[in-house]
Amino acid sequence: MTSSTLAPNNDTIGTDQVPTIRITDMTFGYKRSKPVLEHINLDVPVGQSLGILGYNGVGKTTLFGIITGLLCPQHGSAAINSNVFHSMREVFQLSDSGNLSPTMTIRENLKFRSMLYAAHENPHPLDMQHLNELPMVQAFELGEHLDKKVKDLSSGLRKRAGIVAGMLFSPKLILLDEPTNAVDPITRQLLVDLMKQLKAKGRTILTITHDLEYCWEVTDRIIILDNKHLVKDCDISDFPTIDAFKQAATLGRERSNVNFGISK
Ligand SMILES: Nc1ncnc2c1ncn2[C@@H]1O[C@H](COP(=O)(O)OP(=O)(O)OP(=O)(O)O)[C@@H](O)[C@H]1O
Repeated sequence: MTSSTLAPNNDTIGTDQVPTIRITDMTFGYKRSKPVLEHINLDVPVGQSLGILGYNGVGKTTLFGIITGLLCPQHGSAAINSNVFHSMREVFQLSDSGNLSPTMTIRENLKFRSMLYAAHENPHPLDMQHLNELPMVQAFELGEHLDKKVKDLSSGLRKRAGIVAGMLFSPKLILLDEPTNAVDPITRQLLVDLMKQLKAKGRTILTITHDLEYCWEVTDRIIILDNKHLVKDCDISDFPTIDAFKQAATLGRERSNVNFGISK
């Protein structure tokens, strides 16, 4: 975790605006000579739901890598506030793979995680005998799949399992990379409802997404990355309608009536 301690800067940030994440003048490239992101500045306050938008390949997943400390900025800094989140166990990141071991069953994955989250005062964070009865397992209808290997699950089920596995341990900072990708409409709605409830409970949620309806429903604020830079940073409440939001979110680059060269 790139968790250098962040002292809240009370000149600019009120006590209810403690940053959970602070990125300052950050530049990163996989090759030193070819930056993917340049001079990014971003503060995410406690309890905010932030949408991260931008075209394919612009560097959204890279930004998550920087935030979690997997990737190291070439210039500037990025840190999770260790005054707010005391351990990486309070952080949950959902990637496309669902963050589960593919060769283990869902049940084995949950058991393994439970061991990781065991603490002296709570040696058995999960009741492994009654997994079926857990509200999260029931809500995402995972009961009948618990003994299937993750590698044998469909991508949507894998995502459901990844969400449940992460959420069972009550993370405070939630990083989601395209959570509504490859899920059916019912699961999508479940996910939206879950995020709304977590937001209401004060969790900080960062979502990389191309799903503008999800943003409209779940996020308080969006940033847009474009051509290496953070080009837009606005509150969802700035937009009177979802159509106005969509227009802004696509940077006015809708493509309609395109000639694909299809012959009769
Ligand atoms: N491990 C890597 N090594 C080298 N280049 C990489 C690596 N990972 C990503 N890139 C490149 O960095 C750029 C940003 O990739 P990234 O995955 O962060 O984009 P993204 O905005 O998340 O894209 P998408 O919306 O398609 O998921 C792309 O040009 C990509 O090819």
